[in-house]
Amino acid sequence: MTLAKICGLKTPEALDAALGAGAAFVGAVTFPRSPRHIEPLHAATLYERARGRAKVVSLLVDPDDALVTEIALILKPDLIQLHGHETPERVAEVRRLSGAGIIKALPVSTPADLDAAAAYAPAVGHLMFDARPPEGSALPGGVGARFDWTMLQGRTFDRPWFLAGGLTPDNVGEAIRLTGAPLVDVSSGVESEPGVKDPALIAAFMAAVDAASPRQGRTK
Ligand SMILES: O=C(O)c1ccccc1N[C@@H]1O[C@H](COP(=O)(O)O)[C@@H](O)[C@H]1O
Repeated sequence: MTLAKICGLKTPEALDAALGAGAAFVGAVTFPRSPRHIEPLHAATLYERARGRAKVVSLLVDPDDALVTEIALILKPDLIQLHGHETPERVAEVRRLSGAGIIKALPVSTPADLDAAAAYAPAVGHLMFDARPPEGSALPGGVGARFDWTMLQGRTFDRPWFLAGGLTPDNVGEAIRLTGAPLVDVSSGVESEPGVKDPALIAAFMAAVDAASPRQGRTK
């Protein structure tokens, strides 16, 4: 069964929609250039409602030690998603500093990009394959870009991995069937405008994930 992460949740309504629809992971983006940016203290208050219902993920981009420490102390995330240029050594440092599990997002535009996973696997609990953003993009992710999912066919990795990038309620079923992704992640694909989550799109996305990946032992 494929599990889903809904990322960039910054209002009670959006977070409740994700939790109510069965998201296994919910993500707080702390990156000022993002339309989904949320400050650590605000995230800590908002995500209290997620405790025990879903894994709380803090998305950071090339964070320094001060931000990692602030996030660890204030938000106390289950996982930190590193979505920048972090090296395997830096990833290991962030894991030690925060005590959180790590999701390392890797940009993909060619099959060779998938080979980078081997260097990161020892330092992380999860990998993430996200479309490399277009040249000159203001954001390293969250722009609705997708990559050729067939690159993942037949590939295996030493860690559980998320498929991300350009997923929507309309295409996530195809993405799961094509790749066998154990985990999927969406940000812009469930929004009515940048940074504004649409509860109906969140519900539709989760329903599509569920339909494409029957639960073990479910009769229908
Ligand atoms: O969502 C953001 O604003 C964001 C900012 C900086 C780095 C990553 C970001 N989002 C992550 O990018 C992928 C793909 O997003 P999308 O579904 O294509 O919009 C996903 O993992 C988001 O969590």
